[in-house]
Amino acid sequence: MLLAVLLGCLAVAGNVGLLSLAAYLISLAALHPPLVALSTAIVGVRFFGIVRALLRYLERYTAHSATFSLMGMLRTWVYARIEPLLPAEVQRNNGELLTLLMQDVETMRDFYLRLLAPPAVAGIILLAALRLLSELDTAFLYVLVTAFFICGVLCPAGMYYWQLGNAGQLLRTRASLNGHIVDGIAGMTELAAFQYGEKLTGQMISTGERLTVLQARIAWGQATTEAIGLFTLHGSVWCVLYLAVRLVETGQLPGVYLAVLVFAVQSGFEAVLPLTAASRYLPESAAAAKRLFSLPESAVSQGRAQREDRLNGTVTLERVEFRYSKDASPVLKNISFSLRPGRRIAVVGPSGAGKSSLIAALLQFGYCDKGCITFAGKDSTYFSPEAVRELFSVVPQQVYLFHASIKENILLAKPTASQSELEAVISQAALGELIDSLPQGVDTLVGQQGQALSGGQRQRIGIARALLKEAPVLLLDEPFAHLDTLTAGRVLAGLQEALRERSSLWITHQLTGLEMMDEILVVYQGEIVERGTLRELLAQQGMFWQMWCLQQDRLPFE
Ligand SMILES: Nc1ncnc2c1ncn2[C@@H]1O[C@H](COP(=O)(O)OP(=O)(O)OP(=O)(O)O)[C@@H](O)[C@H]1O
Repeated sequence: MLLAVLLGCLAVAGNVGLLSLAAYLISLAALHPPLVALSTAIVGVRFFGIVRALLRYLERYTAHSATFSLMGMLRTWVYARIEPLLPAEVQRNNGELLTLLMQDVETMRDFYLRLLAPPAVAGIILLAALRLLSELDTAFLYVLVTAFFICGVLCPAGMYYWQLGNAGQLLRTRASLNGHIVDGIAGMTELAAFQYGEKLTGQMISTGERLTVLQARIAWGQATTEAIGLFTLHGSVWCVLYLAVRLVETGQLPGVYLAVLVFAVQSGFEAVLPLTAASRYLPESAAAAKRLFSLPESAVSQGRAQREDRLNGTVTLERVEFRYSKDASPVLKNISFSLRPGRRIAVVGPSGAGKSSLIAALLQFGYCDKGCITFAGKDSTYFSPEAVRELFSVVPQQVYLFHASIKENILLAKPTASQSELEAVISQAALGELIDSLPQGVDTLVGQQGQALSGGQRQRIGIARALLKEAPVLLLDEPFAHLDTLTAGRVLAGLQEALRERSSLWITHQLTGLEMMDEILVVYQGEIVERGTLRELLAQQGMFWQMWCLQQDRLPFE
């Protein structure tokens, strides 16, 4: 950036040199001197003509290259900040995330390119101009300082305050429009089913109109301040001309320098005029920087560089309290249980009780302020989040499939898996029949987010993928939610075979197959309210028993 400032100053100096020498050459030529007297000026004009273009090119090249490498660093920083927070903080608003990653980072480009270097160049040129002109007459100083103050301070400040009121609104309106667009694409089925499309289109149009009004207001402010700047420039040129004529009349300045002075002053403004346009980006850049630099630092990313390759599947939670964001209230309280290799634990409880949050806590997608989670006896703070996540394989409630083939989606968990490993998990997830029925078999494309498949088929691909990962602990969130009883039975048999040596945590609403569990945890309002084997829980006749009776289609008082 420093080099860009230096080259910027040299480019402006080159411009001043070219125009001043050209003016000098024309004025001198008008006096019909011998050609030799013009030769130095002719060479000078040629020299500055070439050097000015070269310097401008080098200045642009250096400034852009410095900006793009700063942008690269900023993007990496933003991504590194967002990645460990997923999904707890960021998935709340995809549109906002899109704005953050695309628009806000792009806005910072203007900060680096237009707001860092140009004021430095303008300041240096002003000092140099004052130094030179003060030799001639102090009146020039008053004209120049006033003009530079109007063009370099008042106009940019006016533009800045005009923008200040609008920039925040502009970013928020853009973010909201992006949110509507993401909703429109991701929620296409619901839009069609509930005829909500028209309402969403209306919202998009009104947001778009608000955006246009804001942009027009910003353009008006820019045009006005730029017009004032140009008016000041030409006014000061006239003043300099007037003062220079008086110097020529009194013999203090040779006549050939009259035009030189005027052109030198005019070209010197090249450094100041862009400041007004640049200040337009200041509030927007400040708002973008505020959003970017206020990205919360992940609690799990601090001070955990350790990895351990041979972590076994023993996971212990002791009086854990978990929340999704720092300022939110805890969704899990006082949670304690231990998951040893080969052990199966089921988690049941009403909707919203905090069952899935247990998975989020284990994967460190939030903040565990109280209690501790240990892996193989060592506190979780000892490990990097990546090392912890390597320990687990997950079948989430909503399996996400990439727009690729079935095979590629399964191999995501282990790209180096052999054909026999692939076939084994396909069979354990009861996918064989489906794949055989497809003309392109495992190479069939699943469509955007797996749209070309049914919910149950997507879920079984998710199960196959999770089984392929050689992780000692498997976390299953409603693995049978989309499956019919027959298919669920086949998948359960496959899972039992695959999970002989691994530990597993099963979140489920269906209270069937619980006899194969070593322990059942009943979660209610973020706490474990009952625990034990199926037999023990039924004997307690508590909340689990009530749920059990309801699912058996019997009322508890029958
Ligand atoms: N990503 C998130 N960010 C913030 N809060 C969340 C997030 N996910 C869940 N919650 C909140 O945590 C609480 C527990 O939700 P959780 O998904 O763990 O319940 P659950 O028992 O799995 O429910 P269900 O059986 O309906 O899936 C809810 O109040 C929910 O609003």
